[in-house]
Amino acid sequence: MAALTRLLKPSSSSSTSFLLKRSLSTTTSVVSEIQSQNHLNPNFSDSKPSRNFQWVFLGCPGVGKGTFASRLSILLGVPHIATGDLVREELSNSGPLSRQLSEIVNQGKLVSDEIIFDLLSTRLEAGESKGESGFILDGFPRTIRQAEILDEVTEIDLVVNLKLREDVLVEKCLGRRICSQCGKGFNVASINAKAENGKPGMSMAPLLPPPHCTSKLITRADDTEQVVKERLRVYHEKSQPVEDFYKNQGKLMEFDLPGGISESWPKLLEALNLDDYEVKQSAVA
Ligand SMILES: Nc1ncnc2c1ncn2[C@@H]1O[C@H](COP(=O)(O)OP(=O)(O)O)[C@@H](O)[C@H]1O
Repeated sequence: MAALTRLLKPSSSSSTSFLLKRSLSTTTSVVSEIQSQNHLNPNFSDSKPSRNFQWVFLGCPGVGKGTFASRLSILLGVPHIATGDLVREELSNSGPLSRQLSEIVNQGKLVSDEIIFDLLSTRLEAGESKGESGFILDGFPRTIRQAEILDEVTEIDLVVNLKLREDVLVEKCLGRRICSQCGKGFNVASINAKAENGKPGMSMAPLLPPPHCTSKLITRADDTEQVVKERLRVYHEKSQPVEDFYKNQGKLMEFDLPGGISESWPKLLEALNLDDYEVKQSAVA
């Protein structure tokens, strides 16, 4: 990976910024059309934006960023790009980088900004060559520096911050399973959290796999209680400031998940003013 070596040696924000800028070159020159694309304008689906949605999903480990971002990406026709998935893809290759990454990830720490920018740039370049435009970023930016560099190179329209009780987050992470064959994610946890200290009670049904996936389920090595707790600590320390970064820009939409997917999905669409959009999409499908 020549680009990675280049980045790791003279580690500077300008080189990472350059790399990402190149990947995002098609979108940077375009004037933002926030009002015509996001929740500020419920009729955006009738207008013709000159570029596609550029959204970010924030939230603690286990909150469901991947689930909701991937559903929205299908609805909006933009790629869902999860830096955690990019890291795991890299982990599945053998080699020194993979060994270095697995040590970091399995301790619940963050991978260096340089490695993340390199993985993300490579993914964006590959998408661009296939004609992709727009994105829903999931798990990125996770540090203020990542947010600042992203800001230098492109315009983010909307940042959705998903929120859930911390005890439920841990239970959800411990219940996560992935089918080693098809790659789909499931959750075997059946959550019934009682109301306490002003927090409302919450139930979530498990998301069970179909029979052909059942025997192929694996658990992420970083989904152990100890590592999940460390990831939560790291989130509060390094990633929570990113929420304020976007709040100050007036781009943050907070969304408290009311329950499992079936309960939360329609409410999220409503909060995004996309409920009507889903009806229109299914009518033409
Ligand atoms: N933007 C990022 N910056 C640094 N490290 C990242 C980033 N995205 C993913 N990672 C690494 O990949 C791991 C898994 O990420 P992810 O699947 O997003 O986990 P989570 O379930 O904690 O949100 C993280 O714990 C971290 O080590």
